[in-house]
Amino acid sequence: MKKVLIATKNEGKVKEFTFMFSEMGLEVTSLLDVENTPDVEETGTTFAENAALKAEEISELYNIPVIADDSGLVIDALDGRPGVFSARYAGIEKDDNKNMDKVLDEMRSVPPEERSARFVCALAVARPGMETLIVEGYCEGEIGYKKTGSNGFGYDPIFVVGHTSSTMAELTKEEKNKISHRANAMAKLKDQMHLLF
Ligand SMILES: O=c1nc[nH]c2c1ncn2[C@H]1C[C@H](O)[C@@H](COP(=O)(O)OP(=O)(O)OP(=O)(O)O)O1
Ligand SMILES: [Mg+2]
Repeated sequence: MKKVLIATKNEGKVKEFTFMFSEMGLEVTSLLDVENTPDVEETGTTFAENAALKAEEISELYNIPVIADDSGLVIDALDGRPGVFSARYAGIEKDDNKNMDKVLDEMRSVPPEERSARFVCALAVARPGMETLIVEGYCEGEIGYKKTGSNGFGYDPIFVVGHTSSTMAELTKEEKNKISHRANAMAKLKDQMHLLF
């Protein structure tokens, strides 16, 4: 089976990519399978910039085509925070529970009609000596008042999916991978997979 390297150390992302790529007959490997890979510094101010940084640095290091994912939660009432700081919102230890508690705390007095938010996913395809391709996908919703559900990862338990009363963490992986920001970004890459081989 053909293999795709995803330049991520996030287990939740790896599970979702493994599921989505398997439907295309492709196998996924990630930086979790490779020892001693450096942590790429996410110094960009946009998801697209950070995705490109991660993809290009790892593609140059191994001299092969690579996909990277930079994603996060954008909350209107918080002027777009946590945004590109989603992973490290409550500290460098990247603790999902602490990150969610911080958001819930900041959103405590925000009324229901002002709790709109979206997940954003930028995917970058970097190839040695070639220009990087970047696509973006979105998923609209609202911030809940407590953590509900145990599927998925990251901020899923506090993200109520648009036009439903379920959090992302209450969806099955099949359901999430139909509507998520990551699935929407992947759909835009679907006709470009040949670039990886
Ligand atoms: O589907 C999702 N459901 C819930 N939360 C999500 C999702 N997708 C991203 N997120 C959150 C997790 C993390 O707080 C941040 C990603 O940060 P981001 O830097 O892209 O990933 P990361 O540091 O965990 O791994 P890596 O950079 O190695 O890919 O957004
Ligand atoms: Mg990261």
